[in-house]
Amino acid sequence: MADSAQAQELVYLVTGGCGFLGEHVVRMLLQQEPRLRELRIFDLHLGPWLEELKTGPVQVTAIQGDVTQAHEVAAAVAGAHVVIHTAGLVDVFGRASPETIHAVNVQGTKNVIEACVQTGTQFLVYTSSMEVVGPNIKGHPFYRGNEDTPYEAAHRHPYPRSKALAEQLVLEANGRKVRGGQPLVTCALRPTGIYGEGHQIMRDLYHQGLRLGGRLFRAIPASVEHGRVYVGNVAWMHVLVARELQERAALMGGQVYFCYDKSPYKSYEDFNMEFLGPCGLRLVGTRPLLPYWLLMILAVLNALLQWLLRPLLLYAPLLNPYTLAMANTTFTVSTDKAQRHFGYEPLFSWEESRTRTVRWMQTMDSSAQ
Ligand SMILES: NC(=O)C1=CN([C@@H]2O[C@H](COP(=O)(O)OP(=O)(O)OC[C@H]3O[C@@H](n4cnc5c(N)ncnc54)[C@H](O)[C@@H]3O)[C@@H](O)[C@H]2O)C=CC1
Ligand SMILES: CC(C)[C@@H](O)CC[C@@H](C)[C@H]1CC[C@H]2[C@@H]3[C@H](O)CC4=CC(=O)CC[C@]4(C)[C@H]3CC[C@]12C
Repeated sequence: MADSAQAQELVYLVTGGCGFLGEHVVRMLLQQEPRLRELRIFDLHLGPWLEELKTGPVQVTAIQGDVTQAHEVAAAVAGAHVVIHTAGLVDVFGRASPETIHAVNVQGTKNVIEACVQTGTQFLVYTSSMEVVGPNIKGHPFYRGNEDTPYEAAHRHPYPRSKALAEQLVLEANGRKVRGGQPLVTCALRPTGIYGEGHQIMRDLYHQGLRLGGRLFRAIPASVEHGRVYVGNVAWMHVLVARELQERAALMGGQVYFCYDKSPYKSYEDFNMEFLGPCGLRLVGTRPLLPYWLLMILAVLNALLQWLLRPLLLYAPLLNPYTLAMANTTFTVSTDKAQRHFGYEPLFSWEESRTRTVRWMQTMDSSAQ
């Protein structure tokens, strides 16, 4: 817990606070924000771990609610100084309908913005995504790009479309007068692929490897680089932005910031092996074992099977046309905008990020035995 002579007078709200990123943001706030008086955690699904947080000096208020319900959002936001909006449907596997993704990610964000305006909350940090930019439907690479790099952000998939619409709403809301007459100050963070303790895809890949006798089979060329960022550093950037937004509104209001760290640029599969390897898995093949066109046929068959089986069960494998195209397109960022605007430096080095993630994987490994 943070300990400081600073007065504890601020109320923060974290939407999606029980998610993979949200939990890390909640814990980071309790460790790094000394001015916290109350921390509200708003989520559709509250985690049992929240109970352990209620013994500290900060009042932790768990609120079970749905961002698509405006009245529930307004009740949670009322009285908060800062809202960190991470809640969202992160679905590129066809689990939810496009309508549901839009309702949660776009309408939910609208509800958060309107709640800030109606109740007088002045500061809103939105968890956007690299996907707002790309990779685009044409598979154009984005190599060491920054927030100003020209790129044709063209999306068909419901998830990136919803993130792009929501981010636009947040940025456009910057400067709106909130109740009491003060201006709303907003900004959006665009993390690249987040990894770390609690990453569900890493869990799925680990269990898939166990089922295949400790092997995973390369599907993506090692030359394709995908930006990845440690969840602890994403959480840290959220805490820092929320603090500095209050001091540097003129500079930071209405801005977007890529969120990344010193994690190495590698293919999605090679990067995952940094954590799966120490857990006994190995990646078979120095190059894809199947040609791209055959992988795409398999991906389309997966999508067809998902559609056929939907009335009976949810079939949502990692391989589908969208994920294959994503994984096959280089997307890496390199920027100092966050450092220049609010002094962001990763809190965790690559070595620490790797060690913490491996340690988590190995605890999962022991429980899987
Ligand atoms: N996982 C990643 O690699 C990246 C994620 N992001 C963004 O970060 C945010 C968090 O993502 P993750 O932690 O990975 O996802 P997650 O699925 O682990 O967490 C999302 C949280 O939002 C909650 N939620 C979903 N629908 C809700 C609703 N209608 N009302 C209230 N709460 C609701 C869920 O219960 C969950 O706790 C999302 O906005 C996502 O778009 C951005 C870049 C990369
Ligand atoms: C089956 C193989 C082709 C395998 O390599 C597929 C990997 C695939 C599941 C991932 C490749 C790229 C990932 C996405 C990327 O990290 C950007 C993201 C940003 C977000 O906001 C949410 C998650 C994701 C879409 C992420 C999802 C998993 C991948 C598509």
